[in-house]
Amino acid sequence: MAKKIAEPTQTPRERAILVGVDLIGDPGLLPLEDSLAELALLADTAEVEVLGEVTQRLDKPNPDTFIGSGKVEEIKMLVEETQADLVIFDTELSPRHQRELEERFGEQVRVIDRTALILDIFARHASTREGILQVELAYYEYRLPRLTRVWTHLARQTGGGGGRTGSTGGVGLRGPGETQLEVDRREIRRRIARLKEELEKVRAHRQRYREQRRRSNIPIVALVGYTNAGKSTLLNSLARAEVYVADQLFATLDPTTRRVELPAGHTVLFTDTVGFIQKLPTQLIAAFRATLEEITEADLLVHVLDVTHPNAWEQWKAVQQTLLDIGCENIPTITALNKVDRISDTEAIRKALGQFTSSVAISAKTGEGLPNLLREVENILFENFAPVTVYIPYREGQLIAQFHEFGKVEESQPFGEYIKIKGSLPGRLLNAYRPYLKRPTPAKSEV
Ligand SMILES: Nc1nc2c(ncn2[C@@H]2O[C@H](COP(=O)(O)OP(=O)(O)OP(=O)(O)O)[C@@H](O)[C@H]2O)c(=O)[nH]1
Ligand SMILES: [Mg+2]
Repeated sequence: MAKKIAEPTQTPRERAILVGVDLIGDPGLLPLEDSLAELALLADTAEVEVLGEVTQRLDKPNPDTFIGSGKVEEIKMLVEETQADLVIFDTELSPRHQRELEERFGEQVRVIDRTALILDIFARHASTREGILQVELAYYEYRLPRLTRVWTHLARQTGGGGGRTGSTGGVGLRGPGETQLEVDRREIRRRIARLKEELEKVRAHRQRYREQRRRSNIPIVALVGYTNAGKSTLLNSLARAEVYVADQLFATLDPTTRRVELPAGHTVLFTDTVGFIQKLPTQLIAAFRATLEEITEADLLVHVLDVTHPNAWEQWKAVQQTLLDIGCENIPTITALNKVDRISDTEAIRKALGQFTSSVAISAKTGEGLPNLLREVENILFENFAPVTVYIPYREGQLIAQFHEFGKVEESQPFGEYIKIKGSLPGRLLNAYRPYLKRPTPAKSEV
């Protein structure tokens, strides 16, 4: 089904047709229409005007064009009719599909997928050095397999003029395009390597900073959740911070950390960071490692969920899946059902709360429920003790002393080069001991 949904406006925004595909036997997390609606929001955030939508149900992708040839024609006609500049697929396209489709739609039309659109938004919203480096890395990783013989933008930047385009019909019969392609690829690989090096430095810096905070014994609470759930609004309310808030996808890219005082007087750090989305491109997860470590190394997660969203539960699932992917399954989590100021049905909220071991209903906007949230944070981090058995190397004297000071020790005995301590620890300290949960194999050298 193809439909034209808007007349082009006068402003020079790029104009796009969206394409959604339902692969039979491989249903996405969201129904096709909802996923397309989300794609339209992404387009809007990227300042792209949506002029039409096309959908198709497919048994399996066409090896050349992904969608069927009839559909290709249908889109081509719609593109001509609306004078669109872009065709945006909701599914990730292989480089080959992308190339074939561009050939069929004609020179003026660019074909991109959801990943490219998200990368574009990230590039717009990156403001710190770390953010910019990470977006650049994700971009080049995405570009590399997609380089074609076409004289690309990057090639123009780095090609350095005639000499490097190669000679026509030279030795080995390599065409000029092909030589240029190799130069481009090498150049991108070189940039990727350099970006990775620089990002390693950023990571090391963040790591040192976190260790400092850990030594000062201030636990870290990370706000996680689907994009637009209200994480930044919540940080602003809790800490009178001034993080940019917008009814936009991926408004936040770079982490912000603020100190917050809890009801019984303990202090914690809250970190607001990038949101998640369904079909989150893997390049982005990999490239954003430095930023995501703010989440994976937190002592507690507050999963902010927009309960008023029609796809709230799918969004919850997408976030849980991403948390699992980045290795957060062992971090205690409070689910904060947000935006309850918009809901009058208290029974529905009560039911929703019952689905989680630890949950609170809040409105980040009006402040309703925030004292409950802070009490729950304090409870988990400072009052609940979790049973653990750890094997700590003797050189980690500070960790051993800390266990005795703040934890409850039931049993403590030497274990090779380690000391085995069985007992319990308050939630805020669990993370520091996580590397020592596994029973080490005894060293042979001691014989
Ligand atoms: N009614 C209502 N709106 C809220 C509430 N919390 C946030 N919002 C709105 O939801 C939108 C998104 O809020 P943000 O705080 O930017 O969301 P975020 O989770 O930081 O989003 P990203 O940074 O894009 O991932 C904004 O328009 C907020 O005003 C709430 O409790 N009630
Ligand atoms: Mg935000």
